[in-house]
Amino acid sequence: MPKSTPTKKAITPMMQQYLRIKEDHPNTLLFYRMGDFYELFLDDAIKASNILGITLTSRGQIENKPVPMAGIPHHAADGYIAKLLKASECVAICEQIGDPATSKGPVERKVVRVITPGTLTEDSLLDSHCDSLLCAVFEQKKQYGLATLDLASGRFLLQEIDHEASLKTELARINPAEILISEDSSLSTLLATHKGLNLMADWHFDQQTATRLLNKQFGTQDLKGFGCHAMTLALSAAGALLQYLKDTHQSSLPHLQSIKVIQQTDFITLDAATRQHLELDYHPSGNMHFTLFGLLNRCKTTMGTRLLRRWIHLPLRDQSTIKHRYLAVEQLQTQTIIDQLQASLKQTGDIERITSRIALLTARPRDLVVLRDTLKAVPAIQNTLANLDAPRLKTLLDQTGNHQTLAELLDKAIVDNPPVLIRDGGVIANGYDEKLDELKNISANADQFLLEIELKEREFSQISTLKLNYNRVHGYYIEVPRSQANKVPDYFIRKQTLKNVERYITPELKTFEDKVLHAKEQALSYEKELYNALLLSMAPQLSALQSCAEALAEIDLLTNFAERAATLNFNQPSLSNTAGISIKQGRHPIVESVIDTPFIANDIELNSSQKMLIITGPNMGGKSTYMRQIALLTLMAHIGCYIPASEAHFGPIDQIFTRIGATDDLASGRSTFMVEMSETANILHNASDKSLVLMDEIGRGTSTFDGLSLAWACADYLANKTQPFTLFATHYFEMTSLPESAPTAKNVHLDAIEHGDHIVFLHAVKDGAANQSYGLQVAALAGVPKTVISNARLKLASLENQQSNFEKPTQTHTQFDIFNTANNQATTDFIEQLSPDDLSPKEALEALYQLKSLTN
Ligand SMILES: Nc1ncnc2c1ncn2[C@@H]1O[C@H](COP(=O)(O)OP(=O)(O)OP(=O)(O)O)[C@@H](O)[C@H]1O
Repeated sequence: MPKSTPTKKAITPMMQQYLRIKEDHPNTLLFYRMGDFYELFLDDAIKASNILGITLTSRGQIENKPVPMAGIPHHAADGYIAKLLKASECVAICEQIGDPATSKGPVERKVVRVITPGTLTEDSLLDSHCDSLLCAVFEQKKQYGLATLDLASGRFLLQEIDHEASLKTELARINPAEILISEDSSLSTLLATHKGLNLMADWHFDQQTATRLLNKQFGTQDLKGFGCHAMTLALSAAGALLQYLKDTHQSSLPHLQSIKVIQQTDFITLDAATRQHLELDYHPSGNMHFTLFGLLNRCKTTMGTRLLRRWIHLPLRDQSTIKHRYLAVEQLQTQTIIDQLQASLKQTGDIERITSRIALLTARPRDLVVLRDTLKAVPAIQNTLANLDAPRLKTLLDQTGNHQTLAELLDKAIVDNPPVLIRDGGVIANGYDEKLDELKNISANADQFLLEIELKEREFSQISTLKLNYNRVHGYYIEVPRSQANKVPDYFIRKQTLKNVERYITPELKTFEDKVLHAKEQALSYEKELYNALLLSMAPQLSALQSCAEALAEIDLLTNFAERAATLNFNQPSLSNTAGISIKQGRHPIVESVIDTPFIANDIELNSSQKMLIITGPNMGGKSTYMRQIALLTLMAHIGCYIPASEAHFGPIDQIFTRIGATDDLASGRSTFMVEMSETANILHNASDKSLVLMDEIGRGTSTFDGLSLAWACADYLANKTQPFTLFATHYFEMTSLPESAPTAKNVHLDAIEHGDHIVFLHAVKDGAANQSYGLQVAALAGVPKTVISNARLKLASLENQQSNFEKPTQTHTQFDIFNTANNQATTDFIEQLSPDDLSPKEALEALYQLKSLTN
């Protein structure tokens, strides 16, 4: 809405119409159609010109002030709209719907569609490799209902969540383009920084209205069949979502045919930090090749690619489903089968999204050509699959269905290479409809037809100078010299008398004229009618097409898994209910693909009697790589993908947590250490004995003693209390004594050897603790100036010297054991060894802190 609504006095009728329409769309940029342009006015114009970098002009005045205006060519609107959506703006498309020729005042206009980031279906506005999702969240007493819709495919999901943290985790996974919440709920604060947040009036979330709307949408009496009738919170969210769609799309949504319930417990949970740390489909460099998704994606269809992304974010807990996927991959893993299937899949298009556009009656002619070609490619895929008997492949084969009739219909109806838009005509093939053929023939053959009439009339009247002519005012007419006028047959009707000639029309010519003059126009509008009827006639097949699209996506993805396994030497893991993670000769798939040297494979053995590994070793030794590798392999195994290992076994896993690396979260005002601690707190609160936890250098973001104490206490808590499978990498050597008090913890290390000035990293994981950190050598390797390194060496020697002064004569540890606090002797020893005269004020203060920590 313009900031100050001008009084309507002295405003042009067009501007009055604009303001009236704008009043109904206060939070969207109104694209007001004027001829070949969409015009934006007032505040909308200013905003759009800023975001799009287009010229801001003005048109007319309101209250003596120029009205800001910015225009966008109609034919190039998609690109501009995409940019506005990226900036989280919504756009209302207001078209001329009246006839300018018959309109008094401004031609009638109407908003025909509101385009919002979460409700896209247009090919040109969507990322073909990513779902674009709309979420509605409803909150009641810290319980949450979530409805998620992919309008471009019709996938509609409901879930209920009972923790604020889980809600955040889910939203991080779903990554919706737009979120709808009630303006009265506390969610507006909780989700304040989320992109595409849209506040709706509370009544939109009324549960009874929601149930009624959903039943109407699905044509059902109740929602029992979908298993969601008791999910009151999620239903409220779904109702608001449906209402929003109806408001923005202004049309029915026949491709929303069902709703699925998902349970948190069906999937291995990964919180937002873990998704980021594991670089699943995002890399700080922006290079997708360095992500798991980038490595695994060799899908031949965009549907398969999107499914891969979905699977990567939703590893399953249900081992039976995963085993069926393994079995399918196993059977597909023959080069000829992979080649055959991938060749056929290349012939297919994105029929998932095309089906939705057919349902919304927005499919373009080329969509139908792609659908036709896809349906024609399906039998070859079916033939290849027919020889395989893995149950999942059989199910998918059935799901592809038989679409021969539809393919034939499309073959008959649409020309081979249609124009982009139906409004240009030339889309419907000859022979599909007699009336259209006739209309097209009339305009195409008009000249010939006129010649024939001219000849016929000349012969009949015996007037050799009779001519057939056309002008814009009188249309077609027959012209005869006045001298011959007495010879004209009596069915000639005089139209005009000029000095030397008489002009006539005949009934036949009149009919022809009507036909010809309107034939082109009629052909165009009739073609549009036929096209719409064709789209409507496909309504009964939407569901079968959706199933086929789903099946093709999964066939593509499973074939892709088979190809990746063969190309990258991945093997099938085994799954069972025996707790543990056991991997032989595992490799980090992404590091392996980017390094020039051979990757050193490593084993891991975690089970109920060995739940934690304390991992030490030099900087650059490979600790982080090893830990991430275990998490990535666990995740890959649970999406049905083979893994880079010679053998592997996984027991049940419920969650994967990581605390790796350090980044500020400036947006929400959290320092590096604060981020580290919040992630740690989340792990300590939520990890169970079936979770996999990765802790990398916890505590390094604060002072040594604080950090070490925290690291110790966290590891101790995990090892002795919650007991998840834990990989704990640290540079604090003190941590290596944890196994003494935690029987399920064990030390492993990565080694390096020195060769003169050089250091060689072995990257092999071995039992026991490391004895050196090689920090200075690594710094030298990284190019830190020699003088700095020598200075550091001196400082190190002095620190080590100082430290050995603190040590008890009997201790063999290289550092002072601050954890032996139960023993008063340690405190006494510490005090006895203090030499106050030799301490600087800073060292004295540190000693005081140590003393304090010993007495705690
Ligand atoms: N198993 C391996 N085989 C071959 N190269 C490896 C292996 N593991 C790690 N590397 C190489 O070593 C580099 C450093 O590994 P990584 O970051 O895991 O070390 P780190 O021990 O965690 O170091 P820091 O303690 O400094 O964080 C990797 O980028 C990779 O190039």
